[in-house]
Amino acid sequence: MAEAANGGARGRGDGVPCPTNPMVTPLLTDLYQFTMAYAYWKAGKHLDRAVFDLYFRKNPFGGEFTIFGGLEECIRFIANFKFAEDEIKFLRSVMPSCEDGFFEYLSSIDCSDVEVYAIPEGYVVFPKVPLMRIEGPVAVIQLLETPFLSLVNYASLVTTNAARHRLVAGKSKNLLEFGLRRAQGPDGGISASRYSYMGGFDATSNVAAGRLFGIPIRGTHSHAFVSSFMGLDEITDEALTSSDGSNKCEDFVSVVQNWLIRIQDSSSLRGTFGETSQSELAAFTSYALAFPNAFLALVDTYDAVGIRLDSGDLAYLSVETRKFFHAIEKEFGVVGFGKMTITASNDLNEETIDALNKQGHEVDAFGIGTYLVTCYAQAALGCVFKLVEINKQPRIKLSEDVTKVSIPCKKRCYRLYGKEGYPLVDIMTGEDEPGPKIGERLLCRHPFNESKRAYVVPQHVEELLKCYWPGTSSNSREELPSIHEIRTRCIHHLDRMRPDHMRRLNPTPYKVSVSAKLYDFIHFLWLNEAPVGELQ
Ligand SMILES: Nc1ncnc2c1ncn2[C@@H]1O[C@H](COP(=O)(O)OP(=O)(O)OP(=O)(O)O)[C@@H](O)[C@H]1O
Ligand SMILES: O=P(O)(O)OC[C@H]1O[C@H](OP(=O)(O)OP(=O)(O)O)[C@H](O)[C@@H]1O
Ligand SMILES: O=C(O)c1cccnc1
Ligand SMILES: [Mg+2]
Repeated sequence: MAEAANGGARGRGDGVPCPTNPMVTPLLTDLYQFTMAYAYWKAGKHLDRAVFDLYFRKNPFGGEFTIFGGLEECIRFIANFKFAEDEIKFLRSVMPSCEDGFFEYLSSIDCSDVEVYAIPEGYVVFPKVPLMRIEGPVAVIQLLETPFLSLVNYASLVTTNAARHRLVAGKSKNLLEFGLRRAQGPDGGISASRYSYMGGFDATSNVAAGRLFGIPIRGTHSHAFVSSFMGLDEITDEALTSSDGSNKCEDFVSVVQNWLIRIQDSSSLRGTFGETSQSELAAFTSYALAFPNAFLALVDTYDAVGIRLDSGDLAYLSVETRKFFHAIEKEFGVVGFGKMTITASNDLNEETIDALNKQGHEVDAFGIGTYLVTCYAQAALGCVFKLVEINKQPRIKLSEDVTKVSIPCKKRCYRLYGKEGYPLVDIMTGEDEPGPKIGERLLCRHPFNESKRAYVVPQHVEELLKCYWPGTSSNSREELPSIHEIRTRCIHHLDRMRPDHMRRLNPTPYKVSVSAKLYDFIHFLWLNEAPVGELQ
């Protein structure tokens, strides 16, 4: 589908479609990536073989976990990476002092000699562990930095936000993403719908996203429709026909009026419907005529009594509404009426859903917009892209702030599982170190804190970085799974985490470590690179 939206592949593609958003081109980067590429080229360094890690430093939303999103779009990007002629022309105008040979070089490059290893999309991931390891000619990899970060940062943030809303709402609730009108523009809206679904939402109101990604699309009922009616006499065609045509009611308006009288006279409902607004009743009647098999009413335009609640005390109103539904079922024998869906919306977020849970409520479905899609609680994930090796020489980026010191070397990463089946720790090792073995005791060290270390005897070992783009190597390429498979994977991985890592209040940090050998090497390199001060 994305191919249809964005036909005419640029690069080789290798069967991988173009990025979903046609704005994702090699020009979607920061100018300094081009100036750096030029400087590498001028220095004759552009073909130096570089390894970069893409990782984040801190989990978002005060939590202790993150979900990785955006990988498929990165692979689509590099699979089709190629400058078009008009793009080269434009770059010449932006960088007029650069030599022609550089633009000839740019015209010639693609990502066929780039290797990408990554953690599968939808996995639970942790700070400092590379989500992606990207290797190739340094000038090319440099050009990938900004687009990769742009494709991963928001995707992972909003997937995590969605997963957090799912955790607080519970598995049995329907979660509907309603954020398109509030998102950061069309691409923000489309991405939000896609990644909210990946993080565990059930559906979106966004029709374009539903079409592009095959996400279920849902909608309820709007205020304007309710406000547009004045009275039942506006309804001219009063016949209600079931969608398969098997049942027809010639005068549905009379049926509605008769029911209203019955309910108003009901002793168990104690006059609840004494002040029914005729205009609201007309809107709902008219809506039922349009959708006889999928009726859902927004009932709070004038007075909240029913089915989508978009204002007021959602806990209280949902409980009252449920009582009313049950009373109708009981008194009039309308089987199933008590179980009618109650949807709630209006500035919902983790906190309000948590508060509703504590108060007790009868909401079946939550429609969530602003707080979900804008990631209101935290604006960015802060993924970074750091050089860890060049021409087989490990590199480290030092900082006064130890959380900003990068972990050098081309690495392998593993997740070690304990006796109870929970992941215990992620460990990074040098590329050539033997991997952890089941049943063998292994020292896991905090990368920067000497006193923090633990022995682990893994019951299961999972290598995290898998080959998604083999470059010129003969390794096989991982398949890109469907969005539904990624969503299932995400839900499964969240279920497998130890609950104390996942709780909202003061969650326990998950341990991220390095092997003893890598620890020693990091600190050797650190001392080697850090200048020694001179005291006068
Ligand atoms: N029982 C509840 N406990 C905690 N928060 C709630 C509860 N019910 C509703 N909320 C939240 O309280 C806020 C109410 O916002 P606000 O006062 O602006 O809306 P309202 O007056 O109910 O509706 P509106 O102004 O849209 O007609 C919303 O964020 C909503 O999600
Ligand atoms: O509340 P959110 O989580 O952002 O979810 C999306 C909102 O969009 C609709 O509001 P609408 O555009 O009709 O405006 P209103 O709620 O301000 O009346 C809907 O009624 C939700 O309240
Ligand atoms: O279908 C709805 O009820 C809906 C969709 C988007 C935003 N607000 C509500
Ligand atoms: Mg609202």
